[in-house]
Amino acid sequence: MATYSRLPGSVALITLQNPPVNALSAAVRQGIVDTVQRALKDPKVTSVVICGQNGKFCGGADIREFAGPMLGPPLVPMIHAIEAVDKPVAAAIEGVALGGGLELALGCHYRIAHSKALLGLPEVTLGLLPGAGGSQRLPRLIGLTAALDLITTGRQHDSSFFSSLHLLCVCSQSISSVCVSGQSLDSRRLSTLPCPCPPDVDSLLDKTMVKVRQRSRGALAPVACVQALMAAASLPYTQGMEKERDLLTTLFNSGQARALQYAFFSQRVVGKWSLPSGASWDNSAARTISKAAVIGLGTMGRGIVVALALTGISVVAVETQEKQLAEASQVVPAMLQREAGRRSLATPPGVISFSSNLQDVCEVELVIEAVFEDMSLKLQVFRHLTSVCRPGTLLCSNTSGLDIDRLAAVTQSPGLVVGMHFFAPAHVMKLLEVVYGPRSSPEAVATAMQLGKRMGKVSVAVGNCPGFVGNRMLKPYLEQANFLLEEGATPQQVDEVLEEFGFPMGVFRMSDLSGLDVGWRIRKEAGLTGPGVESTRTRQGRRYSPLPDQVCEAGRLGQKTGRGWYQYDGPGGRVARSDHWVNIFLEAYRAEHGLVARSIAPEEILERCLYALINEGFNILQDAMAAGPEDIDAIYVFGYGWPRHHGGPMFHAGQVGLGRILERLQHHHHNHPDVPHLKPSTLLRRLVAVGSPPVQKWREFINKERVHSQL
Ligand SMILES: CCC/C=C/C(=O)SCCNC(=O)CCNC(=O)[C@H](O)C(C)(C)COP(=O)([O-])OP(=O)([O-])OC[C@H]1O[C@@H](n2cnc3c(N)ncnc32)[C@H](O)[C@@H]1OP(=O)([O-])[O-]
Repeated sequence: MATYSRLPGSVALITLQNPPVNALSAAVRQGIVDTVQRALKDPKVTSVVICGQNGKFCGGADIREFAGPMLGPPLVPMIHAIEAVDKPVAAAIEGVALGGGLELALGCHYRIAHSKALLGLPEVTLGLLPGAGGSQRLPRLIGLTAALDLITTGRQHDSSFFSSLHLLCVCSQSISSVCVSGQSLDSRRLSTLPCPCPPDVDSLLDKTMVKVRQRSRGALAPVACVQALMAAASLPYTQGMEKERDLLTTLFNSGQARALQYAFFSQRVVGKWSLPSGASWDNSAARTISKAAVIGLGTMGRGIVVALALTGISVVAVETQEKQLAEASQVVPAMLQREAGRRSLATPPGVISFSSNLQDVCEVELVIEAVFEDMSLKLQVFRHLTSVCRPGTLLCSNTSGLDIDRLAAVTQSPGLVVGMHFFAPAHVMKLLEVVYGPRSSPEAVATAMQLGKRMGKVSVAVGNCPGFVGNRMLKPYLEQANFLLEEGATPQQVDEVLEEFGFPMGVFRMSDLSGLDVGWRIRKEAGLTGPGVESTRTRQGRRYSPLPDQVCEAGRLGQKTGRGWYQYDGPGGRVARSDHWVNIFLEAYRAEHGLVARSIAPEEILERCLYALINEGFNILQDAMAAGPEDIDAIYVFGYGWPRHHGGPMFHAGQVGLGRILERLQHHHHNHPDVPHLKPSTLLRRLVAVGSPPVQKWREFINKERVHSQL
């Protein structure tokens, strides 16, 4: 709702009230319409100020309402009516003015903001465009070039940035005094102004269109944003608004908008974690960490040190190999400085001290082990840590899939052991899997989750199983990609299909980037390959493709060696080019194994890679290794490049239709009975049997099924 009060004198104050961010719900819109009317009717009122309760102007349209029928006064005419009134109206912005909130402010005649306020039009990130007049008013105020950048990226800035663009009349530490009466409003109505455009406007629009298409890979909203701004540049306001409305309607009805809005909420749902034990975010206290240590300064360890230091935590960085230590003590401070500069940090970075002595971690509150991915080495480190650290120190491992419980078992306080699985580069990537073992205490999980949040990560609590959630699902995906090569596809064909779907990189390009030896080593440890293992296509009772092992055996480890599934300009090269060697190699491999290459349709490539991955997601939910589909989807969006406009693998399954996913998995499993990952999961079957409820209902369904032992 919105409240009305008269300040001493002649100013009416309208306050938006809808905690926590004063989103423009139907009740708030109705409140604004009513209170503006009241101010207009009151002869003693000469000017109006709109502000938001609790130091937040407005977080935009109420995203929760998008799923239902439109109720209450619509936003566009409401804002238009405010702009048209003949008493001056000012928006007094504290906290945030985002999306519809900023569009409301653009309909006011004056905008003043607190210097710390954050403003922007992030609709594009929700699959929409600023469809409450924002796409037409903003460029008229700040010019087409700046508006294109803001609207197509959804970037948010503080008020000093917007002051420099003349969006704000005043930007100060205090917004208590607003004096706006007595001036002509003609030039303050943005809809009446021309849109300032650069001389090469067509070329600007064309270049921006090319850029957003490249950047957004199949996402509709950025393209629609450019189209709306083209209209602002070339059409009168009323026609521009018609274009804005048509584009918005198309976006609203697209699956992409639903997927992006789901992704917005899933990012928040995962913060409200819960464990099968009943411990959860609201009943478990976290410790605040100010001193931490990182053991092992390879690529991951260095990134973790920087991520911790960026939050103001003092870090002891330990590496026992002198050469590696010397290199890290040069590289890490430079990384920190660069990243701190890029983020214009408010908190000064924490102090980093380098050491080759594990003993030096004795004073810290939390340790993150990031040594080589080898269980015996990690066990040795944990045994050592538990003897040198103060009692009560949290011991975390950055393992990407090893058993947390085995690590916990060699310590004096298994309850204080959790996994903190970062993604490379650890100071940049948003995802953190917080892995709880059967003995991890709620306090340890809460602390790791909160620490992740402080580092700006999306932290997701996951259970302790091989590969945890992300890598466990990646396995069947990679496996299918290899099988497709055996059957006749090329790495480029598979990658193109996945990139067309929206992944920034197909599976083979991604493997070349990460290094093919990582998986090779894991397969060797699992006894799947290596000396003494017979070179057959069935291993440990299931179909196995030795293709990636053979590529590694040929010395092709990916980008770092300049050759992998593709060829590069040299070791460390970035541009992947197809390699004739790979085609010859694949032909020889097929001939050796009596395989006849067939032409494989893009649909089959997509289905087999994605549905195998999704199927494993259902198994993970069934095994209670993730609390809900949102957790899996957040992991894939923030850690594995899953296109956000497809919501995440589990959301995508719902959009495709669970019945269809089941039917296709059955079909592919029938054709490949020796591939257990294609066997539809029990949970998927159960969901289809009860009529394929929407993804938001799965959590409840799974819990009920578990109670009745159906899973
Ligand atoms: C019609 C076409 C034109 C207009 C389109 C638009 O305006 S589109 C909109 C354009 N606007 C945007 O895209 C802005 C989206 N919002 C944000 O970016 C951030 O929430 C923030 C920066 C406003 C506050 O960050 P923070 O870290 O302080 O807090 P937090 O993020 O944890 O959120 C707290 C709670 O508020 C909830 N909630 C938040 N916003 C909305 C909303 N608009 N609606 C509903 N709910 C919303 C959020 O779900 C959470 O709920 P929970 O989990 O407690 O039940």
